[in-house]
This record gives sequence, C-alpha cells and structure tokens, in this order.
Amino acid sequence: MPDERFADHLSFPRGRGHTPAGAVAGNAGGALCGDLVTIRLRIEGDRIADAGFDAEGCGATIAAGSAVVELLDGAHVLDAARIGTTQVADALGGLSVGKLHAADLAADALHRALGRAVRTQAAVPAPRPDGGGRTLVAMSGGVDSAVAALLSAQDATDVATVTLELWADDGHDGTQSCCSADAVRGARALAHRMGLPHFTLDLRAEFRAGVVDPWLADHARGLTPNPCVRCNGHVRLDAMLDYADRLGAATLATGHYARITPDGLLRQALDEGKDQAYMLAALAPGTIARLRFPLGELRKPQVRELAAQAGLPVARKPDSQDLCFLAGVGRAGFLARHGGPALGDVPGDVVDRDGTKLGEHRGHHHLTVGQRKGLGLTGGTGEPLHVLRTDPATNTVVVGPRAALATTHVPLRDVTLHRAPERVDRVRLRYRSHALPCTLRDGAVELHEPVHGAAPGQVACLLQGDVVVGCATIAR
Ligand SMILES: Nc1ncnc2c1ncn2[C@@H]1O[C@H](COP(=O)(O)OP(=O)(O)OP(=O)(O)O)[C@@H](O)[C@H]1O
Repeated sequence: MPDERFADHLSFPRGRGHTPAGAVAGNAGGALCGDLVTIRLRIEGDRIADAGFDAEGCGATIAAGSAVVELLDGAHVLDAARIGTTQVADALGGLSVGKLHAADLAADALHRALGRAVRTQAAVPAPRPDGGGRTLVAMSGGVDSAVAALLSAQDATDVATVTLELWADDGHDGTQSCCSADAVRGARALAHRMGLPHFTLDLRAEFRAGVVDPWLADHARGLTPNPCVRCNGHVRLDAMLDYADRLGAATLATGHYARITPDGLLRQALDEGKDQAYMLAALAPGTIARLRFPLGELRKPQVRELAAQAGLPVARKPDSQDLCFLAGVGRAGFLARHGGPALGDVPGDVVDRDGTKLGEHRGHHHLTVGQRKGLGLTGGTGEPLHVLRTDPATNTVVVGPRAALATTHVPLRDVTLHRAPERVDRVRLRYRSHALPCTLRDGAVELHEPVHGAAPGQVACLLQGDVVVGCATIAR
C-alpha cells in the first residue's frame, strides 16, 4: 500500500506544468530509462521564490517531482541544497527500492536547476561577521576533499559544498542518460551525509573551451601541455570563487596538498610526496588570498584516518591517477575521439640526430620529449632511445640516447613572477619531479645540474625554497 503522502502527491501534484517567470530548468532521466523529470525554479536573494515541474514515466516520478516542488516552497537556498534522494523519498512516506529511482531523478533534476540558478540569480548574504564566516568547499567525491570539508566544518561556522561537472562525453547529458555524472552524485551523497548543503556547478562549456580545446591544440603543435594547471589557473577556481560570492562565502577550501605563506604565496605541502603546489602555480595572488588548503599540514595516511574516524565511505577510495577527462578512454582513445583531423593518426618517420630513418611512429602527438616507452627502438649499441624532439610541421620524431637529452638551459615563455627574479633558486619542470637548483636569467632557467628532457609546453614552477614565486611555460 503506498503511503497516503505518496497518493496525495500523485493525485494533486504540486506545480505540475508550472513554469515560474524567469525560471531556470534542470532535467534528469530520459530515453534510456523512460522516466524524465524537469524541475524549474527561480531564486530571489537567498530564497526559492517559485518552482514547478514536469514528469513523464511512472507514477513515482510524478510524485517525486511534486515532492521536490513542495520541499522547495520558500526554502532558503542553502536548505534547498540539502535536499537529496532521502529527503524526497521521506516526503513521500518512504519508497520501495524499485521506486527510489524516481527520487534519485527528481533530486538530480533539482540540483541541475539549483546549480544553474545560483550562478545567475542567487545573492545569499554572508553570515554575520562575528559568526566565523562561510566557506565553500570544492568536493570532488574523493577522500581528500571530503576531509577538507570535514575540517572546514569544524573550523568555520558555516560550510557549503560544490562539485564541478567538467566533462561528459558527447551526447551524454541529463536528457539522454538515466544518470547524472556519477562523480557529482557521489559527492552530493557524501556532502549530505555530513549534513552539508551541496551545489552542482556545470562548467562543461568553459572546461571544453578553456582546457580541453587548448590541450588538443597544444598536442597538434607538438607540445606537452599541463591541462590541470590551466584548469586551476583560468577555469575552475575562478568559477568557484564567483559561485562562492553568490553564496556569501568569503573563502574556498579545496583538498589540494599545498600551503599558503603568511605573505600570501603558495608553499609546498608538508607531505612532499603528495604536494600539488605545482598544479596551482598559475594562480594569481588575489585568488590565493581567498583559498584555504586544510590538508596542507597533513600526510595522506592521516587524511584517510580522519575520514575513517568520521565513518566516511571514501576513506579507502584510491587516489585519482590521470587527467579527469581521460578516465575510461585513455590519452590515445581520447585523441582519436576528440582530436579531429589535426590529431588523426598519420604515420611519420622516427629519425636519429643525423636524419637517418630508424622506424615509424603513428603520429608525433603520441610522443613527448624524454619518452622511451612506445618507440619500440634501440640504438645500434642496444642502448635505449628517447624522444629528443618532435617536429609537427614534418611529422618527424627525432630520437637519441638519454645523454643527448641533458641540458642546463631551459628557455621559458609567459613568465609570471610574484617576487624579484633573483629570488628564484629552484624550479620544478614536471609535476611530481624534484625541484632542481637553478638561476633565472634572461627569460630562461639555468640549471646547476643537467636535466634529462624538459618538454616544451610543460609548466615551470619557479620556487624560492619551497615557496612558489612564479610560473612559466617551457619554450622550444
Ligand atoms: N569535480 C570537482 N569539483 C569540485 N572540486 C574538485 C573537483 N575535482 C577536484 N576538485 C578539488 O580539487 C582538489 C584536487 O583535485 P585532484 O583532482 O587533485 O583530486 P584528488 O587529489 O584526487 O582529491 P580528492 O581525493 O578530493 O578527489 C580536490 O581535493 C577538490 O577540492
């Protein structure tokens, strides 16, 4: 027997077919599962001013859409962000496992609409200054950002969370798939479990234009780009800070392993093996001033322990390994699928330093300076060969012994410095590589010891000790 609340929503759906003036819509479900929910809402200031819905499919879908509209009635934006599958199901008197799917869809549609509406309509005041302020925590669904949220909630009086939807394969959106992006859902469930409001910020268009397209273009130009540095520096942190403004949050906390010096510069994390200051090197000082890194003084095992103590299901979740948009397809698969004609597989010559052909490759963009694996070649003496340089104009790859990669002179472009150039005494030329003693002179770093292979396109993180004092790109 369905609960009478369920029957009531089904018989008298609240706001069905209603489109509030100035509404922002969010969809979930679609062709694959046959159920589709659309939630429409308008925010004024810090409240949901009006909401309506449409639903196709089973009765539970209609009841769930109606329950969301009722839950939203006059709700504070931060309370609306606490509504998840459980709240929708509870509002219907509980749902059987088979019908929970309807509550999932309605919650997904709500969060798509809410996430978009906050971007353009919300103006949530900051909490009273004596109350400790509000922090927005960037939650990926992994253990690091979950613990960052946990620690922020212990510190700040008021915490909200946000997850970015950055990438969905072509044709995969809320209306065609039965599920929203898994990561976003997982992060939302985690935030709700901690009692925190959760927002979804759809940055797919900005991410494609500001990160993926330049990454593809750099590959076509024979460079080895760092999309994460670009993403942090020019796309996601700025977008999340704008979002924080809308939600009255003065600060943004992330699960990055990094620290901030008293004079506002980035500093490497205590846990050197996890340090991510390199990934954040392109941030402007104004951005850094609003960031908090609650994990900067912790080591990874401590972070996992904190998560376990708090009963978070992600305590043992493995770390993410690769670029987020390559998940499931890998680099070569992604290039084949999204690279277009400029990055199609076109065989070219592998030559030695004298231009003698040694073999063939399937496209220069699959190879990067310093690379040994994947060439399938050894030199005449049996010595392994490495990529010395790639030439996109002729689709030629030049190889040689490791010794030929050695250099002490690394030319730079797009140098940004936050302190005088004389203060640069170390440089990191790759993520997860050691910092190398150096001097910065005439737009290049002069290394005190040779390095084997500095790949054009990679970021050079300019350090004074363990403090990031600048950033540049390695030039050809
Ligand atoms: N999709 C996302 N939405 C919101 N914040 C994100 C997202 N992806 C990453 N972040 C933020 O950036 C931080 C560093 O991201 P990174 O990809 O390095 O994740 P990570 O070290 O595996 O952390 P986590 O364990 O939290 O996934 C995260 O801890 C989180 O605060």
